[in-house]
Amino acid sequence: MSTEPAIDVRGLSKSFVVPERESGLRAALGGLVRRRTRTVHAVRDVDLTVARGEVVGFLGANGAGKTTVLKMLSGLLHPTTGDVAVLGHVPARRERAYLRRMTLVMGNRHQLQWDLPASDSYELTRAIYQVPEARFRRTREELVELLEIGELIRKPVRTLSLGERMKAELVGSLLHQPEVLFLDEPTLGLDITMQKRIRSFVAEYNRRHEATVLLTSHYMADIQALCKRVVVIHHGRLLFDGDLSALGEEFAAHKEIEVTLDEADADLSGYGEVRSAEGGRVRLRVPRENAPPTIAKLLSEHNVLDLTVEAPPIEDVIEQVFSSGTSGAAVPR
Ligand SMILES: Nc1ncnc2c1ncn2[C@@H]1O[C@H](COP(=O)(O)OP(=O)(O)OP(=O)(O)O)[C@@H](O)[C@H]1O
Repeated sequence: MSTEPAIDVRGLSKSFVVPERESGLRAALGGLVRRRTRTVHAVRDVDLTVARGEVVGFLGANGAGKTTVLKMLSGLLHPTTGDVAVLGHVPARRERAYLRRMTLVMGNRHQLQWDLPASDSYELTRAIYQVPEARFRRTREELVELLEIGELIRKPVRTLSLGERMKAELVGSLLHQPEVLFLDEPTLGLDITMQKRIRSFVAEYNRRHEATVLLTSHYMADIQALCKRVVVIHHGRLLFDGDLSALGEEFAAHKEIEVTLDEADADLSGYGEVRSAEGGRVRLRVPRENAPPTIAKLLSEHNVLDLTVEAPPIEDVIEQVFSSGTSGAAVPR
C-alpha cells in the first residue's frame, strides 16, 4: 500500500472579493457607477497532511473557513494560493479519475431528486460513475443494510423524514465506494438516535473500506466518537492540529476539581467557582495555574475522601477557543 498521504495541503489560502454594501439610497445609486469591494480572507495559509484511513475532525466556529477548505479539497473551488493534493490528484482539475475516488456530503444540501425514489437517483449515479452492475448492487445492498433504510429507498425522497433522507443521501454518495469522504455536518438537525446511527455507520465504512474521512460537525459527540485527531480552524487559520485530548490540555484555561469530603454541605466557594455541590461531593472550577495550590489547601484544611482533577468538558474548551480572539500558533504534529 502506498505511504503517500491521502490529503496533502500546503499554504492553502482562499480569498473572496465581495461587493461592499453601504446603506441608504445615495449609496445604492453611487454603487451603480463605482462598485466598492472588499476582500474576505476565508482560508489563510493552511497546511494539513492526512494519512490514508485516518478520520479527522475539522472544528471551527461558524464562518471559520471549514466548508471553504472542504470545497477546495473536493475541487468545487480553486485555491487563491497554495497546493492541494488528494490521493495524488489536484482536485481543482475535477478529473473523472479523482471524482470517482472521493465524495462530498453536505448536511444542508441534498443531491437526490426530490420527487423520485432514491433508488432512481442511485441508477443515475451508477451511470455517471460507470459502476459495474454487479458491484453497484452489492454496494447498494451493503449500504442499505448498514443504514437500515430498506424499502425507504423506493419512496419519493420528499416523503422521507430528515433523518431518513440523510441516510438515503449517504447511500447515494457512497455507491461508487469513494476512498476519501468529506463530510460537512452530516448529522445536522438529526435527533440523537439518528446521529448515533450515522456515526456508527461512518466508523464502519471507514473500517471496511479503509477510507479517509474529514468530518465537520457542531456536535462534539460526533467528533468524540469518531476522531482521535482534530484540526481547529479559526478565522481561516489553522489553530490546532493534534489529539482531541491534547486540545483540552492546550487550550483549557481552567481545571475542574471534584472533591468528596466527609462533611456534607461544606462551603468551598472560597476555593474556586462551585459548579455543583451534592452532599459532600463538590465540583470546583479553578484557573489552571491555581489547581496545585488549591488542591494542597483543600487537603490540608478538610478531610478529603476522594479527589479528581480534569480538564473541563471539551465543549467548554471549544467554546472558549472559538469565542476568544486567540491567535495561538498551530501546534505542530
Ligand atoms: N462564495 C463566497 N463569497 C464570499 N464569501 C464567502 C463565500 N464562501 C464563503 N465565504 C466567507 O468565507 C468565510 C468562511 O466561510 P465557510 O463557509 O468556509 O465557514 P464555515 O467554517 O464552513 O462556517 P459554518 O460552520 O457556518 O458552515 C465566511 O466569512 C464566509 O462568509
